[in-house]
Amino acid sequence: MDTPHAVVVMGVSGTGKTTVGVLLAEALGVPYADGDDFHSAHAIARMSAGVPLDDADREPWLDAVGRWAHGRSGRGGVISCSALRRAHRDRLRAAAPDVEFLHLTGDRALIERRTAEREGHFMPAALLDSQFAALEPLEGDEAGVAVDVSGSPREIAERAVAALRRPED
Ligand SMILES: Nc1ncnc2c1ncn2[C@@H]1O[C@H](COP(=O)(O)OP(=O)(O)OP(=O)(O)O)[C@@H](O)[C@H]1O
Ligand SMILES: O=C(O)[C@H](O)[C@@H](O)[C@H](O)[C@H](O)CO
Repeated sequence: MDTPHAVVVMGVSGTGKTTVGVLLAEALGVPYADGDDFHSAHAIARMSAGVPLDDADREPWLDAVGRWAHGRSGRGGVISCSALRRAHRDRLRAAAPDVEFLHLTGDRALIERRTAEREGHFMPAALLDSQFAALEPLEGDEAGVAVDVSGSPREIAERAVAALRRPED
């Protein structure tokens, strides 16, 4: 198996973590989990009301995501989780040291457009400013790759598979 560990699809709201994550899991032949399903009702209510999460809100959520990732160690899995800050990713790595990150990056206007056009999701487009303000891209010592979100979801998933399966350096 190419990725016998959890892959966390990270990025700001609206980058396509869920959309691409599902396709990536299919391509890798591993289970998918949506990190949003691990939020408390309180956290969902805050975001729905247009209140950005703070790290106290995020800690129990990150711990739940980390437990899922730990459970996929040696077997593989894909989970969507914004993991905006280095500290968030360090918390996930503490739970699942072999975790790898796929950062979906892209033009802000494109992400804003996609978020604005989305229907039926709790996350308001108005929170995008706070998402970009919190975002800290992957650093050189972090296991992971960044893929641009231009193109179709399937094209992005294919690029992600290629990037994750890169030949050993
Ligand atoms: N490559 C793409 N091309 C066109 N539309 C896309 C693409 N990727 C995602 N979308 C659309 O953009 C919106 C946001 O996608 P999605 O919900 O997967 O993002 P997300 O990062 O999981 O968001 P959140 O973090 O808020 O849950 C959805 O309406 C989705 O259908
Ligand atoms: O602040 C954050 O870390 C993010 O907003 C996450 O909490 C959300 O899960 C997601 O991005 C919206 O669905």
